[in-house]
Amino acid sequence: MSKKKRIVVKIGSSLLANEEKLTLRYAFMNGLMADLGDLQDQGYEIILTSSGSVALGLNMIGKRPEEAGILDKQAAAACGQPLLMNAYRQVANEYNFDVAQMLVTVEDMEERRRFLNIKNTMLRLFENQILPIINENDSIATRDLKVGDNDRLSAKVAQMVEADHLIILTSVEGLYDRDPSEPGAQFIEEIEDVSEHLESTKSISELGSGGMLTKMLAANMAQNAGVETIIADGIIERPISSVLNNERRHTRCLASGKAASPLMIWLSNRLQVAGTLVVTDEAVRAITAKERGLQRDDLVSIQGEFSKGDVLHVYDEQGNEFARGLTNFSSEETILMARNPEMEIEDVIGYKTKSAVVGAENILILEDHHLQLDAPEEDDKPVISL
Ligand SMILES: Nc1ncnc2c1ncn2[C@@H]1O[C@H](COP(=O)(O)OP(=O)(O)O)[C@@H](O)[C@H]1O
Ligand SMILES: N[C@@H](CCC(=O)OP(=O)(O)O)C(=O)O
Repeated sequence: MSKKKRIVVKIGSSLLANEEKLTLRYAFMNGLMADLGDLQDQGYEIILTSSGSVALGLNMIGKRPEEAGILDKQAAAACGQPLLMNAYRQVANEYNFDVAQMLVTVEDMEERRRFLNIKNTMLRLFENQILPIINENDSIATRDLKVGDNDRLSAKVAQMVEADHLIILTSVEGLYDRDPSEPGAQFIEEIEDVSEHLESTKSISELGSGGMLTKMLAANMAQNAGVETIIADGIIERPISSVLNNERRHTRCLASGKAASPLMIWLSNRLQVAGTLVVTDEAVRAITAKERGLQRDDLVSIQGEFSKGDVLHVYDEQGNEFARGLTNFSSEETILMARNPEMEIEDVIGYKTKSAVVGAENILILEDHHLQLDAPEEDDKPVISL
C-alpha cells in the first residue's frame, strides 16, 4: 500500500454485550481483533471507538438496562470500562499488538486545543502500531455536558485524523427505510443526503444509545469532513475487511464532494450548542451574502453562557439556523455591548478589540447538507432579549 489508509471503527454495545446476560461476547471480540491485527499488518492506521462499558458494568451494580438511571449508568461505566479494556488488551496481545485507552468528554472534542492534543496523542500511538481505543468518559460527564453516543464521537474522531473511512459496526446490516423489525423494510445501499433518512430512524435496541438516528447524524458529520461512512453488521467473520473489500451488503454514506477548510469543517461539526444568537432579517441577508460579519446592532436575542472563542449558532427570527461562527466576545460582554449601542466597545468592555461579534472570516453559512441544530430548551438556558 503506498499511502497509509486510515480508518475509524465504531463498535456498538449490542455487539460487545450479550443482551440477556450482560456479559462480554468474547467470540465477537476475538474475530474483530484478528481482523484489526491483519489490517494493521497491511499498513492500515486504525482507531477503535468502543461502546460497552455501561452494558458490561450493569451486573456489578445489580441493575438491568431498562431500570438503570443516570447515576447507575455512570457507576456501571466505571465498573465496565476496565473490564472492557482488559479483554481488549488480552485478545490484542494474542494477535501480537497492543492497545491504548483514551476516555474523552464533550469539552475535549469541542475545544480546539484539547481536540488537537488528542489528535497528536493518536498520531504518536500510530507510530508504534498501538491501537487507540476511545470511549466517552461516562462516569464524569454530566447530562448536559455529554456527547451521549459514540456514533457522533467516532465521526469527530474521523474528522480529527482525516480518516478515509468511518466504519460503524452494529447489530443490523445497515440502514433500512424503516425499522427492520417492521414488515417490508427496504435496504438502502447508498446515501447522499442524510436529511432524507432522519425520520425513519427513531427506534433503538435495548442496549444501544442512539439507534440509527445518531448513526445518520454521525454520517453527516463525516460527510462534512470529507469522510465516507460505512454502516454494517458486525457479527460476521472479518467484519471490517469484508466491507472494505465490498464482499457483503452494507450502507455507504458518501462524503460531500466539496472541499472545506479545517475551520469550516470545525464549525459544521458541533456536538453541543454553547450559545445562540437571533438576528434581524437585514443581518440575515447581509451575512448570508457575505457582505460583512455579525455586529452588535444585528442582535435580537441571545441565549447561553459562552466565552470568547466558542462557536455560536445564528438563527433568523423564524427559528432557522443559517450560520455558525466563532465569537470574539463572551456572552456577558455581548449583552453589555448590545444594550449600550451609543458607547464605544472599548468603553463598554474595558479593552481595545475587534468590533464584530463574529468576524466574517469566522462564519460558516449553512448549506443544504449541513444539518441544523435546535436551540437549547428555554428552561435550560433562558433567552435574553436585546
Ligand atoms: N431505519 C432503520 N434501519 C436500521 N436499523 C434501525 C432503523 N430504525 C431503527 N433501527 C434499529 O437500530 C438498532 C441499531 O442501533 P443501536 O442499537 O443503537 O446500535 P449500536 O448499539 O450498535 O449503536 C437496530 O437494532 C435496529 O433495530
Ligand atoms: N459510552 C457508552 C456507550 C454509548 C453508545 O453510544 O452506545 P452505542 O449506541 O451502543 O454505541 C458505553 O461505553 O457504554
